[in-house]
Amino acid sequence: MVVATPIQIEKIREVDVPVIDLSCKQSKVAKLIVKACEEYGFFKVINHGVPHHIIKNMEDESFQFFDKPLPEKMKLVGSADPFGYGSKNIGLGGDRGELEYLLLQTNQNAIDDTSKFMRCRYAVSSYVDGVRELACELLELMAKGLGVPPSSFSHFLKCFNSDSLLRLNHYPPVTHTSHSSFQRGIIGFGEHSDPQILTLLASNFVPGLQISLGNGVWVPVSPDPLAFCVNIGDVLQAMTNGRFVSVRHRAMANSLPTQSRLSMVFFGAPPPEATIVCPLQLLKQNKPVYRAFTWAEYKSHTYAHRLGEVRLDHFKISDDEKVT
Ligand SMILES: C=C1C[C@]23C[C@@]1(O)CC[C@H]2[C@@]12CC[C@H](O)[C@@](C)(C(=O)O1)[C@H]2[C@@H]3C(=O)O
Ligand SMILES: O=C(O)CCC(=O)C(=O)O
Ligand SMILES: [Fe+2]
Repeated sequence: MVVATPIQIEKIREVDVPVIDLSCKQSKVAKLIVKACEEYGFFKVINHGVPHHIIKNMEDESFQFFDKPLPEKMKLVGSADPFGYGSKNIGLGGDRGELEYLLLQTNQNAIDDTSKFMRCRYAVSSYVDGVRELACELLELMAKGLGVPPSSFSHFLKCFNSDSLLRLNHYPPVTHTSHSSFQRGIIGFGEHSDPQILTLLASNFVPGLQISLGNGVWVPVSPDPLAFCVNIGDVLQAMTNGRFVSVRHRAMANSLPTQSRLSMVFFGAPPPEATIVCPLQLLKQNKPVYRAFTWAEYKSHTYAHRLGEVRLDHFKISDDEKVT
């Protein structure tokens, strides 16, 4: 018997995503962040303290890199495997997008090694230092709002061998001549959740990012070069026993005729050997939803699967396994 798969109708909904002002009182901010993480798994932060010149410098260096001829980019950083330069291929499993990118590891040795493409590697290391510090501050506010020890989540990012990444995505204009005409809503970077703990994304003024509310409803996120977009990754969903949601998101292709879109994305991750478990304070009467796993295990599962996979399902404890 052939079973027809239901066609999902997509809807775009204009929703005001939470914007959190970090200059407000800490206890109030912590509550607002927890609410945003539970409702959306996503929020924007303003007055975040990362100096504007550091963000601008990273943006300028990124554009200069992407402006280089292809052979030069390849010669400088090599082809993404997964680190390095990639164009249109995302990951190693056949996913495609309307972008080119540079994926970098962020530990100091890796920065020294792979940021040869930058006139000054100082741009990368000061950007990474700034966003890592902000990510730790946000994770500590989340811990405060949840009533767990302050460093429950942030300590992973502070380890010398934290597996955090920096991804620079460049979306050149995709015009109707370069794509079949009348095709609406060309995808630039397909629907997915981020596997790590926390993602901080800065972009220029060109729109593209959308977050999912489920059931085919997508919310466009207006670009704001003064803000960071923050989203919960799979590991933080697991560490909060499913209380925070690892939001599914995507980027639409850039439809502006003359301007390029740039996103600079920091993925805060644990070290490979770290074990991912939920702090006891969050379990109380609730049974654990996910089994304990290491980041290395989660990563190898991630890389063996396609972009749009719901990876955490594989780590769920089934009802018969749950201890009563
Ligand atoms: C298709 C893939 C690309 C990806 C690894 C994966 O197998 C599935 C997850 C993808 C993703 C999404 C978020 C980040 O951009 C990324 C670097 C990550 O950690 O997981 C990418 C991976 C990638 O492009 O290498
Ligand atoms: O470029 C964007 O807006 C989204 C990119 C993204 O989701 C990613 O790099 O994981
Ligand atoms: Fe993402």
